Amino acid sequence: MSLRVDTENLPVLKNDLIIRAARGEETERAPVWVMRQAGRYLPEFLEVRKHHSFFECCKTPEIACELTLQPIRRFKGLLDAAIIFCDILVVPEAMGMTIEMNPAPSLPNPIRTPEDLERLPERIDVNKKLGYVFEAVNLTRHKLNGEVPLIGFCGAPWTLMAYMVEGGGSKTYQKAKEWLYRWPEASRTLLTRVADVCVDLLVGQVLAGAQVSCRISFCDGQAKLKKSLKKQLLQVFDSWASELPPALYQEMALPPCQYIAKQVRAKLQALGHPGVPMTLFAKGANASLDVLASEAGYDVLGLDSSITPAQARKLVGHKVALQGNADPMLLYGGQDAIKAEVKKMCDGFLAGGGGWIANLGHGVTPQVQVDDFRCFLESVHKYSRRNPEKAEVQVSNEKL
Ligand SMILES: Cc1c2[nH]c(c1CCC(=O)O)Cc1[nH]c(c(CCC(=O)O)c1C)Cc1[nH]c(c(CCC(=O)O)c1C)Cc1[nH]c(c(C)c1CCC(=O)O)C2
Repeated sequence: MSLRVDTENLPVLKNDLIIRAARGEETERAPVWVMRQAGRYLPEFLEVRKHHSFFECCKTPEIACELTLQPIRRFKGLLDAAIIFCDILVVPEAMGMTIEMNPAPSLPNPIRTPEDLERLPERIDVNKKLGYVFEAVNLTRHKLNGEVPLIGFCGAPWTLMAYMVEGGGSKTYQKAKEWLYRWPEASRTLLTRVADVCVDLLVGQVLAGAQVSCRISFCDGQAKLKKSLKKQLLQVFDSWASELPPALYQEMALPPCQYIAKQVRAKLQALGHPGVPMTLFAKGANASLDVLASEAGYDVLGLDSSITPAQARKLVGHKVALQGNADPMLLYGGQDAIKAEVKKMCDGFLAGGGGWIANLGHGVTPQVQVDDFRCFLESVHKYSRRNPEKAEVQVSNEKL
């Protein structure tokens, strides 16, 4: 099967701030993007959603591309990365599960017992099942015109397993945790099966956005890459990491994330690709941050708002870059509070040194006002300069 993917003549990247920060560089200003930046707080997103179902948006490359570009267009010059419009639940869907969005995700036929694992395929043809993601990534790379890098993503196996077993979101994660305690081996089987799809999904996204003179054949899975530049990032979302006690998180949820990082790097290397920076957002897994920094195999660790920049940097040292971590609810606090809190966040991360990517501690929520979101981005631009004296001189010169 051939995909609509054109990796020739991709535009040259004009803003590599986030790639440099992800590699641990102390950048002149913090790069900024926001989790769920393409979403329901944007009137133009809601307009598109009036006419198309959620999965129709994900599965139609032209629509997914348009939704990815909406925040980049509206906040021109303020966002330093785009994230491809998709959802973490496309993986269980590709594995044959039914997902309904009404409006929260619901899986009417959850995996209830280890016997149900038989319903899940051991392997899937990722080009066939998830080729629409690769087409959307490729189209978006062309349409972005090199303005900012594109982030590809997937959900982490534990978070996906929780949805697959619970049949949706949950307050207690009783069923998913029951699996981990009662059926650890079957849980590992499920986690690994999900992780294998995640690996192929991430690799496919990188290849679909690969640089100019790359020659990729999606038909036979063979890729001959002559040359490639590092222009993309990948993020693994483990939104429910904090639901597990640290020892259980490290025993069950972390290994599949390590496996994903290792496999993605190995597969890209085997194809002659130089690799891309990878971020692990293990939300709230603060008690494991030191372990994540030394053992997870990611370049960047995402933080939620339950830890200070200083505490996080102390735990991870300079082994990784950090991403985060303003409280998403700050965006409801008015612009004076937004400016003051962003300044504190910037001061905290800059004092700790190392690479830092500004973000919220979790996704932006639907009722946020667009102007308040803009204020958040502008405040990061203003307060995250490494050389404020110089910036002030420049401003005063401009005034003269
Ligand atoms: C847990 C999770 C999901 N999806 C995702 C996560 C991990 C991040 C997190 O914890 O927030 C990840 C996600 N979902 C979506 C993106 C797109 C890119 C982006 O802008 O970040 C990304 C990166 C679009 C979406 N995914 C969804 C929407 C809204 C659907 C709609 O338009 O009705 C969007 C824009 C639906 C979705 N999908 C999911 C939920 C819980 C919901 C419903 C509630 C909500 O919006 O948060 C599962």
